[in-house]
Amino acid sequence: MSELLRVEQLVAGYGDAQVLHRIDLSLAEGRSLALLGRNGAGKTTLLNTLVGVTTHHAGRIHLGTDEITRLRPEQRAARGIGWVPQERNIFASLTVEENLTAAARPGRWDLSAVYQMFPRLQERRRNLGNQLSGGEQQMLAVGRALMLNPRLLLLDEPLEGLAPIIVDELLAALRRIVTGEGLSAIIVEQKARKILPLTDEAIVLNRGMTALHAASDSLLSRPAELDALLAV
Ligand SMILES: Nc1ncnc2c1ncn2[C@@H]1O[C@H](COP(=O)(O)OP(=O)(O)OP(=O)(O)O)[C@@H](O)[C@H]1O
Repeated sequence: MSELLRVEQLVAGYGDAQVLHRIDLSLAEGRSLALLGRNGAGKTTLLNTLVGVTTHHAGRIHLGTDEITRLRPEQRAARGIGWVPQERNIFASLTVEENLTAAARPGRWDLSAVYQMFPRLQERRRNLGNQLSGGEQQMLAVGRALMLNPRLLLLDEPLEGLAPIIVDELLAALRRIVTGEGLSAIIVEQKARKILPLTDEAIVLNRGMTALHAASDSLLSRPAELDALLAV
C-alpha cells in the first residue's frame, strides 16, 4: 500500500499559540484512522491544520508525493482533501441538490452515488439547507465532501448531537464509505467505541502530542487502557 498522508514533526496552532507539538503521522492509501482524545487535546486543530486553516509553525505535510504544507485550503481541496467540519457549513439558502453540486468534481461520487448512499437526501433534494434536521445536515455535509471526490476525507465529530437512530444510520454509511469503498479517512470522534469498529487504526492525542498510535481492534480489546486515555 502506498503512503497517502505523511505528517512530520508538525507544530501548529492559532497565531503565536502552539497547540500541536511535533506530530508525526502516516496513513496509507485506503486506510482509515480514528483521532481520539479528551476535550481540548488538539483533534480539531490537527484536522484544521491538514485543511490549512491554522497557523503553521514547523514541520511538513505531504499528500501522496505533493508537499502541501504551504498550500492554501482551496489548493489542498483541489489536491484531494475533503473536509466535513464540526459546524457542517451547509449553505442555508441553497437546496440540498445545490449544496451537493456547488463544488463537485468528476469521479466515482456523483449525485446518484450520493443519493444511493443517503436516500434521505434524495427525498429532500428540493429542500433548503435550513429546512433540514441535524442528521440530514450531517449527511449533506458528508455527501458534499464526497462530491469533491477526495483522496482523503476528514470528518470532525460527525456523530455529535445526533439522535441514536441517526447515529446508527450515519455509522452504517461511514462504514460503507471507508470499509466498502476503501476511501481513506480520518475521523475525529468523542464516541471511541462507535468509531473504532469501522477504522483500521487510531491515534490518541493528549495536550497536542501523540499519546498512542495503535490498531483500532487492539485498542477496543483494551477497554481499561482506552478509558484511562480518554477519561476527563
Ligand atoms: N480558534 C482558536 N484560537 C485559539 N485557541 C484555540 C482555538 N481553537 C482551539 N483552541 C485551543 O486549542 C486547544 C485544542 O483545541 P481543539 O479544539 O483542537 O481540541 P479538541 O481535541 O478538538 O477538543 P474538542 O473535543 O473539545 O473539540 C484548546 O486548548 C483550545 O482552547
